[in-house]
Amino acid sequence: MSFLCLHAVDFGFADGTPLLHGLDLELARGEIHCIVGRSGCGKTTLLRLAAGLLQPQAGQVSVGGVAPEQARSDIGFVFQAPTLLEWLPVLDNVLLPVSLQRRPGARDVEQARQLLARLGLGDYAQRYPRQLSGGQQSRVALARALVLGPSLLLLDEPFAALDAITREELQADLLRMCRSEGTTVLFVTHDIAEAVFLGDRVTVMDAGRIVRQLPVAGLHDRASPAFAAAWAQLRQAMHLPVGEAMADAVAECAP
Ligand SMILES: Nc1ncnc2c1ncn2[C@@H]1O[C@H](COP(=O)(O)OP(=O)(O)OP(=O)(O)O)[C@@H](O)[C@H]1O
Repeated sequence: MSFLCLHAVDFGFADGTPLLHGLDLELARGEIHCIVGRSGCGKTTLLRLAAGLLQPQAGQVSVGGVAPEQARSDIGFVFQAPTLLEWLPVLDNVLLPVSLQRRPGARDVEQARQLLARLGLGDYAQRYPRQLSGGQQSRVALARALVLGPSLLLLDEPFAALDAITREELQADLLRMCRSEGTTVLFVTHDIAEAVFLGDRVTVMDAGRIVRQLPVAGLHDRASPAFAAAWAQLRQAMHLPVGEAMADAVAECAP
């Protein structure tokens, strides 16, 4: 059975303009699923529906068989900007989701420290956000989203503001941590290579609809022909140029 399920979802904002139309999306438990699409096509809105922050006008959304509002404590969210609280040290920022529910105990602190250590920030627990680089702040935001051990992690272009090297490091960190915990991930990005690297499947959206889904599991070698072919197929689905030689190669291999 699917873990995250959006079935026949219609959604439009209060101004009346319809945005999502009959959208169906299913993620198996433990699947890492990436969404790509042009600016304004509805990716963030889809994430907010999956989180229960917006309600569909028609259709159903469920997380582990219940409405997302009922699963809220089992859902982690990472936004494009790290949104850390400047006046709290790193450790307290990571513990924030716990503090909003109850007073953090020794086990919570240990869990937060372990997450920071796994993300290479073991020595930064008592620093303040302004004393960290952009990449380090993004790692803190990721640790914060993982501190309650969520079953579902929703990420909205979390690494978009980072340089290419830091972004690749964080992609590898995310993949390792979510695989080891069996976390189900819905990841929105503009970066097609990021989607191919991270995803088991990639969905392409256009104007509120799903126009293509591509299985990309196991494509982690960015220099491999299979990676390039998946990248090119996704670019084509987004009506972006891929170069003649690549277009010919894709036409030969594509089902
Ligand atoms: N609160 C709102 N009220 C009205 N319209 C909105 C609201 N939020 C978003 N929209 C509109 O809905 C459309 C989809 O927005 P959404 O943020 O889901 O797009 P997106 O695909 O995530 O874009 P981007 O890649 O630029 O982040 C856009 O046209 C946007 O202007």
